[in-house]
Formats: sequence, structure tokens, C-alpha cells
Amino acid sequence: MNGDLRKIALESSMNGLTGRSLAKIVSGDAGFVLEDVPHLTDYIPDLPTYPNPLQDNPAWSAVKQYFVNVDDTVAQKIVVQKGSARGTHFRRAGPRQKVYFEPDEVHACIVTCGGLCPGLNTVIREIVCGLSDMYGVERILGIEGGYRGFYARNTRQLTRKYVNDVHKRGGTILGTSRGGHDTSKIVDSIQDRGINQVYIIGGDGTQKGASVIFEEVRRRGLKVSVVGIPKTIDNDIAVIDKSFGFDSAVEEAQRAINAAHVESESGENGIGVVKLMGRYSGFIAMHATLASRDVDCCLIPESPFYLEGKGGLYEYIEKRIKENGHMVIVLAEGAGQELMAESMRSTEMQDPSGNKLLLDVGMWLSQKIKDHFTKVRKMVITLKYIDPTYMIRAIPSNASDNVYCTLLAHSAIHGGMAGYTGFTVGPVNGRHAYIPFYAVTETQNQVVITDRMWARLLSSTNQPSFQTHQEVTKSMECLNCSTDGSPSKKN
Ligand SMILES: Nc1ncnc2c1ncn2[C@@H]1O[C@H](COP(=O)(O)OP(=O)(O)O)[C@@H](O)[C@H]1O
Ligand SMILES: O=P(O)(O)OC[C@H]1O[C@](O)(COP(=O)(O)O)[C@@H](O)[C@@H]1O
Ligand SMILES: [Mg+2]
Repeated sequence: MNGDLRKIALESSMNGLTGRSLAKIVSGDAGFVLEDVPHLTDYIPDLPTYPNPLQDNPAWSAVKQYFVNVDDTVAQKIVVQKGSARGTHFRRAGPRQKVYFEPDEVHACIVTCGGLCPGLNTVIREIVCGLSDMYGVERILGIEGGYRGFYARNTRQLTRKYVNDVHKRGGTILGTSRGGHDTSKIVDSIQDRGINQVYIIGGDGTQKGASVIFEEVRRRGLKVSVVGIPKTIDNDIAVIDKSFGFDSAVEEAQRAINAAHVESESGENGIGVVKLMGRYSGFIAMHATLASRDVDCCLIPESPFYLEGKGGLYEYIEKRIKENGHMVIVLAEGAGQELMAESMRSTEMQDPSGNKLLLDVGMWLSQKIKDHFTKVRKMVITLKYIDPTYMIRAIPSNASDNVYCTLLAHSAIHGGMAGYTGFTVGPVNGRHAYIPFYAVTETQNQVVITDRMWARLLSSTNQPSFQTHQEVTKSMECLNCSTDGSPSKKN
């Protein structure tokens, strides 16, 4: 860092401390704060460095400034006022002049964990090709079946040839799983196999797992870079602009919405209901609705709704049917969970990773609407319910996600080769950065219903907000704050 930057805290003692307590915070002038990421030299002094092989690479040597300045940082907040403090920054991603690994020395591995997401295979492909093309690395192992694959499944050698076409396929060629994270067995396996770069692709749960793997690696003093690549179709990962696969999902969701629209237009008092993914965040539903313009109502977890009475969903449906003859409802899978739990006896069930298993809001709501209109209102309605969630999740990534996945993979590789560790990569206000694990795991990204985007949605669908201004403000006060009272990052 610049000489005028003052390190105020490097790290706490390594005994039993995790996450933010190990933060590397650097402060500078005018309220500048760098939330830095760990480096191998933090705990292994005097590591030798080598010139970055990119400088002899014909493709790269023509780039005017192909090495990132070691002091470059990316601002978390870009809308500022004259007197604002400069605020939080992250280390800029990209190739460094010096690397901490020789090509022959690198033994990398890649693992995918959690739910599927379009683009997983592209990230795998680009890590393999990037390591090989840019850094001459040839020993790359694929860990099969998620975290437990480190100690309970087979591995496979990943070569350029092997991964050549995989970006055209959905899913993950390595397989994935939930649960099964046993830190010491995983690190034993890393150590036994002589792996020194670990690329971990997964969502918030996976990044928490990666963080504890990093801490154990550091405790053992191993020269192993632990690098996270954030994945989730729900787009709920904090700090980064957007997660890969999200655009593909929104695009694919249009097909289901179109089908619901066609069905609803063709039946008597037709109602099309489409359920989309989004456990805690309604980004897919919100963006798919805004993109389509055929949707009359979008329901998301962040905005509670009610059915009966004035301003309720039934009243709105009846109004829409009467004025337009048909309507389309899009809902995120996490919407209305509390409402449903009130009317059903539900038991709290979890998946093997500890995520709450949701009740099927699409089925439930469809039945409620049918019952209300046929039994109470004595109206004929034709309701068609479409659940395309797994069909959407299983597609290959679209063109723009493919490019995004390539950038993520390259940022990850450059960071690993430069000796950074214990970090996640991702774009922050359009520039790729290295972000400490705790920053992406301590909060989740959610739709802010007091932001302009939700207002745009409400004005495009004309649906009721289901809440008074006071209620919205109050619920956002709770939602926007992490446990330390700092606002969580929203899109
Ligand atoms: N707090 C945690 N600590 C360690 N590992 C975790 C933690 N939460 C989840 N994991 C592991 O991360 C993997 C993926 O988590 P999951 O929640 O299923 O998906 P995602 O990473 O997409 O959120 C699982 O193998 C799970 O055991
Ligand atoms: O059926 P599965 O595999 O448990 O996945 C369902 C969940 O996976 C998701 O698609 C994404 O979740 P993760 O990214 O946390 O894996 C959620 O939207 C959905 O609730
Ligand atoms: Mg998750």
C-alpha cells in the first residue's frame, strides 16, 4: 500500500478467531478504509517470488497496462457527496507483476458446492484454461460431489481438452452436494494430495465453508491459496454486483411467463401462476417481471402480502380479471412463507446444509385462489400453475454470463497466483475485486422495497403494495441491518 496508509489492525491472534475478527483493515486519508484480504506471506514469511509469466505471453504482452497496480482498490460506494468520507474499498483483482508460485509447483483443485446454477461449467472451464494458458499450470484436479468429495469421492484430472465443450452444458461436470463439510478431513485431503491452490465455487454456505478451510490451512501453516468464486442463482450474495447465472435465469424465466400469459389469455377468466427461485431474495422474480411486462402481480419474500379484504390479493385479482379478462402472477419461492405457515401446520425442516426447507407457495396459493373464486365468489376461473424452477436452474449459461464467468475465473486465478488467499472474487461497481470471506457471508443481498427498482415494478404491474408507507419503512429498518447495525448491501 501507499506509504501514507496506516495499518491500524492486521489481524487478531489466530487462536479460535474467525471471520471479521481476523480482518485486515487498512485506513488512509479522508476516511479511506481498505478491507484487505489475507496473503500467504501473512503467516509464511520470506516466500520467494517469480516474475509473472504473462509478461512473455504474446496475447497479454500487448496490453498497455497488463499488471494491476499493487495499490489499486475498488470503492464499495460510488455515489458520494462533497463531504463524504472515502469509505470502504476492496483490493482490485487482476494479474500482479510478481507471483508466488512457479507453474510446475502448482497443484490446483476445483470443487462446486450447493445448488446448481447456469455457468458452473463455464467457471470450471475457464479456471482450467486460464491456469494453463496464462500461467502454464497443468496439474488441476476436479473434486467430485462437493465438499464431501475431498474425502469420500473420486477426483479427476482436468485438462484443456477435457473441459473444452463443457460450457455448453448445464449443471456441473464435477457434481455437487449439500452438507458433508468436515473441515479437518478436507484440509487433511488437501495436505495429503499436495494441493496448493483450492478454487471453491458456491453460494453463501460454500463461502462460509471456504472461510473455515482457509482458517485451518493457515493454522497448519500450509502454502495453500483458498479462493472462493461466488455462485447462486438467487443473486443474494452480499457486496458483489450480481452473481453469475442470474441473467440466464431471468432470460429463461421469460419462457415460463410467456406460457402462463398464453394460457391465461386463452381460458375463461384465466390466471397464470409462475413460481421462480429465490429463497430469501426476490431478484429473479422482480427482474423477470420487469423484463416481461405481461405480469400483473409479483410476490417476493421481502414484501409480505395478504389475501383477504381491502387492498388484499383476492380483491386485486378480481379487479384485474374484470378489467382485462386474464392475469399473470409471478412469485418467488420464498414469498408468503409466514402466511402459509399460519394456515398450515408446518414443521421446520432443513436440507443437509442447514437451509430451511420451504413450503410450496405456488401450489398453496393456486389452491387458495381457486377455492376463493369458485367457492366464495362463485366465479368461473381457469388457473394454470407453472413451476419451471429446476428447468431454469439446469440450463447452460447465456452469452453474457459466459463472459462474466470467464472474468470471475481469471480474477480468481490471478489472485491465487499472486499469493492472496481467504477471499472471494466478484465485481463491485463494475470492477472486479478481492473480497474477504466474512464480507460476503455475514449478510445477504435482498430486494429493497423502499428503492426505486421496486417502485418501478409496482408501477409496471399496478399491483397493490400490500403495505402502508409506515410498515414498509419499519420492515426495512429490520431487514437492512446486519447484527452489527451496518446496512447490508442491496441491489
Ligand atoms: N456455516 C458453514 N460452515 C461450513 N460449511 C458450511 C456452512 N454452511 C454451509 N456449508 C457447506 O457449504 C456447502 C454448500 O452449502 P449450501 O448452503 O447447500 O449451498 P450454497 O453454498 O449454494 O449456499 C455444503 O457442503 C455445506 O455443508
Ligand atoms: O432443491 P435444492 O437443490 O435444495 O435447491 C433449492 C434451492 O436452491 C436455490 O436455487 C439456490 O440456493 P443455493 O445457491 O443456496 O444453493 C434456491 O433458490 C432454492 O431454494
Ligand atoms: Mg445458500
